[in-house]
Amino acid sequence: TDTRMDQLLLDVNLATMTDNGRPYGAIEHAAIGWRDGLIVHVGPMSELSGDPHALAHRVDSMPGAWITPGLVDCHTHLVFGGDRATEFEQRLEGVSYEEIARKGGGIVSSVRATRMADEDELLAQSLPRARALVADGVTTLEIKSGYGLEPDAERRMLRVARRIGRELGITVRTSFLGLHALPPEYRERRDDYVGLVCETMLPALADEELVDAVDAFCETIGFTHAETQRLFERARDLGLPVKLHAEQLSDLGGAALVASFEGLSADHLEWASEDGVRAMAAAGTVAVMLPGAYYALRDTRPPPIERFRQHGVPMAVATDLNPGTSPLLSLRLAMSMACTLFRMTPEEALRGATVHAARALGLDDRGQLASGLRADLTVWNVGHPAELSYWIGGNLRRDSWVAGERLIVA
Ligand SMILES: O=C(O)CC[C@@H]1NC(=O)NC1=O
Ligand SMILES: [Fe+3]
Repeated sequence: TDTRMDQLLLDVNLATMTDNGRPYGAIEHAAIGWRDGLIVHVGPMSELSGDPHALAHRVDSMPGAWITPGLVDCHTHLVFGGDRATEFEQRLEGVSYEEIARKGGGIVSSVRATRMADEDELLAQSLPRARALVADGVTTLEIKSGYGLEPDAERRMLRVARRIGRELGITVRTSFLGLHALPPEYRERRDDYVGLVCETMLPALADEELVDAVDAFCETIGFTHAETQRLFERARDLGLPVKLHAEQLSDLGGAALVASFEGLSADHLEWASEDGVRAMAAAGTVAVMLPGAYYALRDTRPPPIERFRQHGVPMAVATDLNPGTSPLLSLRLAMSMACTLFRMTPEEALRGATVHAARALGLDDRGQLASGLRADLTVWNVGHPAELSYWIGGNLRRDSWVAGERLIVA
């Protein structure tokens, strides 16, 4: 039987992001090969035995290229109608984000634009945003609902998310975010809306296999601890994992709440308490850092990075790509902000956009370059992995592979 690899790359530098005792899990002057979409060989060139052409159908040498696991953007709201550029102007004229939300702007104005768009229009408006992330090294991304806020529009959003994955040949994981904002028609009936989300929308969309995880916006201008708990209990009944926008603007105990459900992640966390961090550590809940929102809101209170380190809470980094607080079209720019604004190290930022981001999506088959894992990898024109956080903007990506197939990035 033919046991040859499908592809072997020679003379490359690997940031494996495994714990091999070296920064970035680096192996320089290395070889990496895969078969049937899974990595089967990772190691120094010196360990390669025999003629490479006898080992693999296709052999390429890329002297000096650095290769990382394909980047994972574990928190985006990139499906939506319209945009909020005018609010950007208002905020620059001194109106606060919370004030805009209370005046029916913010998330709700994106809701109106999303409800008016049909599925093909939503796809056409959202694809360029997903392409921008892929052009900067992403091979797996998460997309939330939450701008429909009624059954058909939420369904349309999640169907568009699935279509983006198929259209671009990348992995898309969906999160149902029905508890993102109170829609105008339920302004006086919030309990009825929470009931609609928990008893009608979630079960129906889960039944249509459109939901990989359940999220909520637990915040003063979002939903309460009790409303979030009710949703999470429904998600648990349906066997769906949970994650949470927690402690972005205040401490409502969201981190401890999502940890109590062994949640995949707590996201934002600028106001996370030590108790919340301790609960996350005990539950293995990932802390997702979203510096794009912190930057766009001109926030001044960074998340407690040192506490996450002390308690061994894994930190991920994501774009939070959304039209209001983080219109950020590059995961590498989020990594740069995570270093410069939150003081994460470049290695922590890269780990946060690979293996820890994969864990925040409940995916353990990717995020590192190791035998048996998916052959999802990005090839970069850099001389050191720290450059991925160092350069502010720019086009550093040279090549992408998804499950062993070279990605054509339009
Ligand atoms: O303003 C928007 O459209 C989304 C804001 C975004 N959503 C959320 O739950 N937190 C945020 O910062
Ligand atoms: Fe978000």
